[in-house]
This record gives sequence, C-alpha cells and structure tokens, in this order.
Amino acid sequence: MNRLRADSDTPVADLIRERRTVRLFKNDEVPRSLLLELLNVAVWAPNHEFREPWRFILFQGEARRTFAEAMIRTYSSEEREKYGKNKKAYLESVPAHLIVVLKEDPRPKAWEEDYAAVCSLIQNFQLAAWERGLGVVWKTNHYGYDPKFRETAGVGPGEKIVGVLHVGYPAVIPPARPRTPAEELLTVFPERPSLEE
Ligand SMILES: Cc1cc2nc3c(=O)[nH]c(=O)nc-3n(C[C@H](O)[C@H](O)[C@H](O)COP(=O)(O)O)c2cc1C
Repeated sequence: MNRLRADSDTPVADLIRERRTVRLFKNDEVPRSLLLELLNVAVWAPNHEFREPWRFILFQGEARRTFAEAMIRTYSSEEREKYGKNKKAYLESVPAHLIVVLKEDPRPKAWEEDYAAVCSLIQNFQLAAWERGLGVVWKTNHYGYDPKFRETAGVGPGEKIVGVLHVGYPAVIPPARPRTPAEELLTVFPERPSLEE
C-alpha cells in the first residue's frame, strides 16, 4: 500500500502531505514582505481566549552573522574547535532565521494552551511557506536555553523559544518518510446502548 497517497486529494491535504522539512537552501534572498505575508497567514492559528501568545525575531542579511556568532558562543571550546567553522558557515548561508517566541503564561493550563497555539502557528507558517516554494526546518536547539544567546537575540525572561525556523528556497528536498496509517493508531471506543433501550 502506498502510504503517501490517500483518497482525500484536496489542495490542503496535498499541501500537508507534500511539505518536507528542508535543511539545505539556495543562496537566494527571501523578501521580507513575503515572510511577513506568511506570518500574517500563520497568525490565524487557533489560540485559546484569543491570547495570541507569540512574537517573532528575524535575522536576515548581515544579522545572520550575529545569529551564527551567538550560536557558536554557546559551544564548549571543544565543540567550537570541532564544529564551529562549518556551523557558522552554514548558519550564515541560510537566507533567514526566524525565532518564534511564546510569551509564557504562569498558569499551567494557559501555558499548555499557548504552547499548543504557537506550535499550530509554526505549522501554518511551514505550510504557507511550502505553498510559495519556500522550505523551512523547525529547529529546537540547546542554544534556545542559553542565557547569552537569548540576550543577544533579545529573548526576555518569561519567554520561550518554541522554534528557530531556518527559511529559504530549497536546494535539496529530502524524500518523505511514510507515516503510520491512522487505522493502526485508532482505538474506537465501544458504543454502549443508550439509556432508553
Ligand atoms: C518540535 C520539532 C522540533 C524539531 N527540531 C528539529 C531539529 O532540531 N533539527 C532538525 O533537523 N529537524 C527538526 N525538526 C524537523 C523534523 O526532524 C522533521 O519534521 C521530521 O524529520 C519529519 O520530516 P518532514 O517534516 O519532512 O515530514 C523538528 C520538528 C519538530 C516538530
């Protein structure tokens, strides 16, 4: 059975299935206006009590060097020696870095709802970007917790980095990894006769 295809071949279903995480990008710049357009689609994510618990920090052009240097500073000297040069070159070559920030609510239930809302927003962004020919990788990294990186990026106390999105036109699109069909994951709870019967 081909797990990538299903009966539902609507534009949204196709977009969801066809989007891939992209990690290698062409050098072409991504217009700021396009990124804003995509963010203005993404913010239509569901969010409980309309808290809109997000904000964004963008690094493009020369600012990518600041991003790369802040990231490399979070390495141990051994890591810097081993990976620093390549990592810096990679980060400076990615057309745009977009940090998606959750404004943390101290109430546990609200925090959970808000985190879920920001994750929905990120997926909206990835899908809208894919539709426009852009690739994205959603990264969760150790440096999101590093005080020096956070300070450089301007992420404050009470804010969580939910993802760093590397964005650009794809140089390589990786093959899809087929998903487990939902039939194998669904438990249908037994129906019980209604009380009148
Ligand atoms: C919360 C989250 C964190 C992720 N973090 C990383 C990451 O740090 N590095 C990375 O290469 N990919 C990361 N990814 C992307 C996944 O690896 C990717 O979605 C997965 O391989 C499936 O590929 P696809 O998106 O092309 O279907 C992350 C995805 C999610 C949802």
